[in-house]
Amino acid sequence: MRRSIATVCISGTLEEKLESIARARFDAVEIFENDLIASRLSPREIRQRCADLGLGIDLYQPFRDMDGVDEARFRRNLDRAQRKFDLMVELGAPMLLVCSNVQPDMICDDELLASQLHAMAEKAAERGLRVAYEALAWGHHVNRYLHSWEIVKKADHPHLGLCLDSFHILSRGDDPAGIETIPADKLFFLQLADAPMLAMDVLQWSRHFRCFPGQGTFDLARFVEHVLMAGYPGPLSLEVFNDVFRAAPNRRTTLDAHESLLFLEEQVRQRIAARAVADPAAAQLAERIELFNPPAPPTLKGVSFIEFAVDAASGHVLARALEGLGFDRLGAHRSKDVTLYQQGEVRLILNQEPGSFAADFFQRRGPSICALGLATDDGQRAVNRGVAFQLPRYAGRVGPNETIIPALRAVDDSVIYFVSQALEERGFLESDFVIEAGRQGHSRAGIRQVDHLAHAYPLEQFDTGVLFNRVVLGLAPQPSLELADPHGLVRSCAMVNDDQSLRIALNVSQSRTTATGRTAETLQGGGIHHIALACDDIFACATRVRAGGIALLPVPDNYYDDLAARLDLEPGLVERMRQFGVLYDENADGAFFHFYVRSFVGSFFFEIVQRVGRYAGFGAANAAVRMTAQSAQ
Ligand SMILES: O=C(O)c1ccc(O)c(O)c1
Ligand SMILES: [Mg+2]
Repeated sequence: MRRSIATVCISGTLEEKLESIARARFDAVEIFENDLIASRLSPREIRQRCADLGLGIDLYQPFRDMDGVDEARFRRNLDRAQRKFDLMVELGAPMLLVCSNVQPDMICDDELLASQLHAMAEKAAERGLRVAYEALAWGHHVNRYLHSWEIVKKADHPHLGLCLDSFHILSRGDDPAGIETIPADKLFFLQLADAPMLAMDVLQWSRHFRCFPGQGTFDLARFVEHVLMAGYPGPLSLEVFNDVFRAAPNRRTTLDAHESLLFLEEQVRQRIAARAVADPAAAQLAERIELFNPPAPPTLKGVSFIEFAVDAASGHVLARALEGLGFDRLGAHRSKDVTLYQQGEVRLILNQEPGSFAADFFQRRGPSICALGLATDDGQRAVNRGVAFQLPRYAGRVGPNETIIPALRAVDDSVIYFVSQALEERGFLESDFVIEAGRQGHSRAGIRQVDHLAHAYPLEQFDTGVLFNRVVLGLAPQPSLELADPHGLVRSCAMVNDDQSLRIALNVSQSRTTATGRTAETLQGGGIHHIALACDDIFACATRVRAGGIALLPVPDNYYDDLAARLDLEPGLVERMRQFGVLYDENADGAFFHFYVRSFVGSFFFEIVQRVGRYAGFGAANAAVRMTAQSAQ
């Protein structure tokens, strides 16, 4: 499909925007009027610039408050429209977007609206241009797409059709299935935006919080399915108004935009294919239409290893702490200054090799997590999928006889290795490391596996992170939560795979002084800052960890008094929790026990958890108490 984007989506001057849009491989743009007015370039020069960049201009927008006005105003509007048509001819833009009138004093008469739009379309037709009418969700009289269709039908002019914008339709809760009742030759343009569910004024929601498909909660795949089934032949065009994107560097945003559109195409293709089984029209469409078809997402089977970038001093501190937590030092790398620790299925790698990727990572961020190994069915396919979405492949320096693991660069510049089952079975780590005799990674503190990870993002990278995890890792976002750090709010969105073997919480904060805000800043681009490890007996684990010389995060008595007041717990159990600083949560699915280790080095910390029953949360109810205790460390 032709892929287009409105210039309003991204930051910069019009010239900078066009440059980034072309680099991200879009086919075309919607020129937003304010971008043109503020540009040094004449409409002709803009046309030339787009042609040089290989970009089509599909739409010029918006034209406001045209319809439902008195005769005198209508004459002025028509005159204004003619000037814009002249401009569009210079610009080479074939279509003008007309938004439904938002003025409270407009005349709410469908016949009048239709006749005025007809007159406008007639003027457009004289220049070979077309007019697409869009129902804004906050339009005074016309604010639903079926109403805009009624008016366009009444106006009955071949140069007048509809612009459908997913935001205006889905924000009102309208069913997009009705789009299939509209004739294809009246569907002039399609604008796509996602958004998080927010209970707020729809205009503010639209102007500040739209995001790219896959970053919010709208069912855009279903929406586009209906539009394509209706026979819409035009481009898929993104139109996102977002405060963060307006301020962020436009290269990354534009790449995200393109990635989001490819991802949406993949989902739509699957929907049409599924529908084709019982619907011949869908089967025909599936034959005819070209939608992005990347390698399938990986089937993930949890964390294979976590790699830390350290220097000698921090490496020493971390190594002692890991031993205290019950990890075994399995051995050292054959040729590099890298050591491997294990407990249960958890493998941790400490990398202090000079001149390596990890050393570079350390220089910039201090002791931190520089790579994550994910266990998967087919690592090469996972990387090929990322590359198909234009994400950067990572090829590190590999020594003799070392295993090559397919890898991608993640949003924070760390590396994600995709470890195939086959590699895992061959003992890929054991072959790169000299395992010391008798070391088997005994579970000395009862730690079994990685339960979840949390990633701190700077504000302008959060949506990039959501998209990456969704597109590349196939993780599904859970509802966002707001957590109260003593220095500000932290928004947390957990993303999980189907069998919950990989859970990553994405954290972001407007405040620079929350732990999340500070971590995002220290790590210059964010990173994993929290590793939660699972055990089966929280008290046995806490006892052994404490005996190993590890300081546990103290939790105030008030917390336990409240816990005893709120929940029907055995007094003895509450006492034991108090003794170790174990926090507790429960719901209809089960219960959750967790304690935190005091930070010892770098920008990350460990948590130990025990899940009981089918509890699938993260103990968010305890986040404020925990973050307050951590801030006092
Ligand atoms: O917010 C607006 O005014 C506005 C303008 C043009 C659009 O296409 C739109 O969806 C919204
Ligand atoms: Mg729109």
